[in-house]
Amino acid sequence: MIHLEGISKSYRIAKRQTGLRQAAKALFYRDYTTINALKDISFSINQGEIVGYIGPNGAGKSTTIKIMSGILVPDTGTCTILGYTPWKDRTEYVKNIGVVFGQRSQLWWDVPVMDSFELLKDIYKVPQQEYKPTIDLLIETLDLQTIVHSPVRQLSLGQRMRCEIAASLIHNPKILFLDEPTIGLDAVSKIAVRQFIKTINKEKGVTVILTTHDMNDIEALADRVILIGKGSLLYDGNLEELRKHFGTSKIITADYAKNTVPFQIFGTATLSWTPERVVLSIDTEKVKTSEVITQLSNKVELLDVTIESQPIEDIIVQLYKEYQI
Ligand SMILES: Nc1ncnc2c1ncn2[C@@H]1O[C@H](COP(=O)(O)OP(=O)(O)OP(=O)(O)O)[C@@H](O)[C@H]1O
Repeated sequence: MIHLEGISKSYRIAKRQTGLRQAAKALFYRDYTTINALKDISFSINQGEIVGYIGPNGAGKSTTIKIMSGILVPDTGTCTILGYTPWKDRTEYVKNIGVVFGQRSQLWWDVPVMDSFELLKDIYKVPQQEYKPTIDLLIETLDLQTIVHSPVRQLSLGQRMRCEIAASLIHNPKILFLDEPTIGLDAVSKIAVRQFIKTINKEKGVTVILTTHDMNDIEALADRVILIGKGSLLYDGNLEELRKHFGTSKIITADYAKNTVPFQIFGTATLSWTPERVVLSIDTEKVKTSEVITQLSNKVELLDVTIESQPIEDIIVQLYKEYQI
């Protein structure tokens, strides 16, 4: 459905020097630097997938989304989505995609949200009989009843984001590109947005490509992650594999009858300790979790034990360090 092969993109930007003399010089002579935002990126995405596209700031995520949505033209490489080349067949292609840039609005600032929806309906030439059930469903599931008659400028960020997502789906696209859809949202709105993305993926088969810095988004939504850093693709695979390969530690919390003597257990690092509770990080390459529990029970009278996998957030930070990005 989505196929990128050898995509590279660089930006040429004018160097700006400080000082009057340098500014005067710049009138006649400009010095440029090239930023290689994407280097030889290739991947394919099948229909119905939810893919988390992740990487640190400046990695090239937005640039990729812009190329895939036809806003930017790459320097080299091919990108075929639903049989289209996004930047060449833009008019026909955009009928099939929805795009949400968390930082930017596609809604008209001063008009009521509902009027923006109507305008988008006309732009995308959505027949009234198709528009009505779609918009009713979007208003209901995204809980927009009380806000669609307000202008966008009066909405909170969370309210606007829900409207943005609705706006991107008015024409029933097959693919949805979401660039930081939960940025700045409170916990309740984040969960609502995630739930909605899951629903449209399951019930309507919409393919979702999502960039985010929030690893909870990834855990809640994506089976597959594509990791990029400094413009290069570093990892493409399923979240469980990522955990298996890179997440070599587990977190164990043990409650025990009062014990005032701190203790050490081989292959673990103590994250916190009190006379009644210890939290250990276990290096599972050095010692088995069961072995740690046995050792614990030899040292203290155990009351309760919980074991958690290493948070995905930590694994990602570890990967960033490993790849030096
Ligand atoms: N219009 C532009 N002109 C010049 N350089 C740009 C432009 N857009 C992006 N860049 C540069 O290209 C690189 C990749 O930027 P991009 O916005 O794709 O990263 P990102 O992964 O989306 O980052 P973030 O997580 O911070 O949003 C960065 O070094 C950025 O400064």
